[in-house]
Amino acid sequence: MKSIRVEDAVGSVLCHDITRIIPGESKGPAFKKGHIITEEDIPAFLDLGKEHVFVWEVKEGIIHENEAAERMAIAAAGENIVLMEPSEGKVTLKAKIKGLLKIDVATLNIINETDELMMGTLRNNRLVYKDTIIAGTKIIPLIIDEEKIKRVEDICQKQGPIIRVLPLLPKRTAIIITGNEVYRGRIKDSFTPIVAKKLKKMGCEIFKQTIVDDNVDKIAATVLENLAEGAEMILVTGGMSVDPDDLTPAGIKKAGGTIVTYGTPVLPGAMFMMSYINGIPVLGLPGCVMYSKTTIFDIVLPRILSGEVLQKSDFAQLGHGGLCQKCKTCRFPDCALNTGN
Ligand SMILES: Nc1nc2c(c(=O)[nH]1)N[C@H]1C(S)=C(S)[C@@H](COP(=O)(O)OP(=O)(O)OC[C@H]3O[C@@H](n4cnc5c(N)ncnc54)[C@H](O)[C@@H]3O)O[C@H]1N2
Ligand code: MOO
Repeated sequence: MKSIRVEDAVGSVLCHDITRIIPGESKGPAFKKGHIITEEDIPAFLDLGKEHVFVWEVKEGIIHENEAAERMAIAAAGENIVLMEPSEGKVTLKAKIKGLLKIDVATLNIINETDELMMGTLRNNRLVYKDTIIAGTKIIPLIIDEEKIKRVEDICQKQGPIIRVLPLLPKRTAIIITGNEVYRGRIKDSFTPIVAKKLKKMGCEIFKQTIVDDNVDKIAATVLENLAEGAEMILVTGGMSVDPDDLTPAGIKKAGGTIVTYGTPVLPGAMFMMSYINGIPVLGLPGCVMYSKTTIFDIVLPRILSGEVLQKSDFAQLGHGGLCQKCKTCRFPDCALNTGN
């Protein structure tokens, strides 16, 4: 940083705000820190009584904060992302569509080990909407060594884009309601409307609903029937726990389900089952999905609809932060409930 005459400062980066005060009217920055001084600015500086200013000289190998932040954002952004104009060394990234936010967290961590720059994002694997602000890149000083930005660009080039929004692809969904009490008409089914509402929010519809009693063979036969009818996702509700009439996991297994997990480190949702039959997701939804506002189902549904095939390790990563705080007004996914790493 050095002090120079304003006439000699064209092309340099202003290191401090310059305030304009119009008595009785206004007070505010006429020029902001980080401004690149132009020929036309000179009379305005002189009118403000500034004959000298503190500047950084832009020279080979050193770049301005705005350019640096923009280059980082361009390097990191993949599909369905829009970049805002750089300002004060920061670039904001927004979602172009409603979809699943994917962050390459390991690569993000490596980038953030570089001094003098930062990249911050929302949590991985969460649902975002068109125009949701999903990330920001920023430079800490006013100017930065270009090598640091090149390093970020090289990492992103090698690893692929590290911030993406994947579209949700609606699935033709069948729901199988289990439970003798519902089957025999002792109580009314409350699961279907709740699940249907959650599916609708994601652009999915239930094409078939079947109510079956607690019978392994019937559950298995209905799953197979739904598959034959072209189901692209099957949800089997209730009967997921430990009493003698809880037969849903056995029914899904009998239908040929390859079990990814029975049990997840998420509350509510501990008794959830994830399985696939010939690539079609078959989910066992425990009772909590019906009575709790947010559960494991809300965490996994957007991931499934993005086309992701979930593994046991995806579920294992949900444990840290896997405890819903049951806030009076649910703000999920704008809360600490984990959506996966
Ligand atoms: N001793 C234990 N008890 C419970 C455990 C456990 O591990 N040990 N787990 C708890 C957890 S966690 C959950 S979640 C619940 C529910 O598990 P299920 O999926 O087996 O639910 P059900 O027993 O079938 O039903 C519970 C409750 O909800 C009513 N229900 C079920 N389906 C419908 C429907 N479609 N419409 C209306 N109501 C429905 C059902 O009648 C029961 O009252 O288990 C905990 N207990
Ligand atoms: O599957 Mo149960 O929440 O843990 O409610």
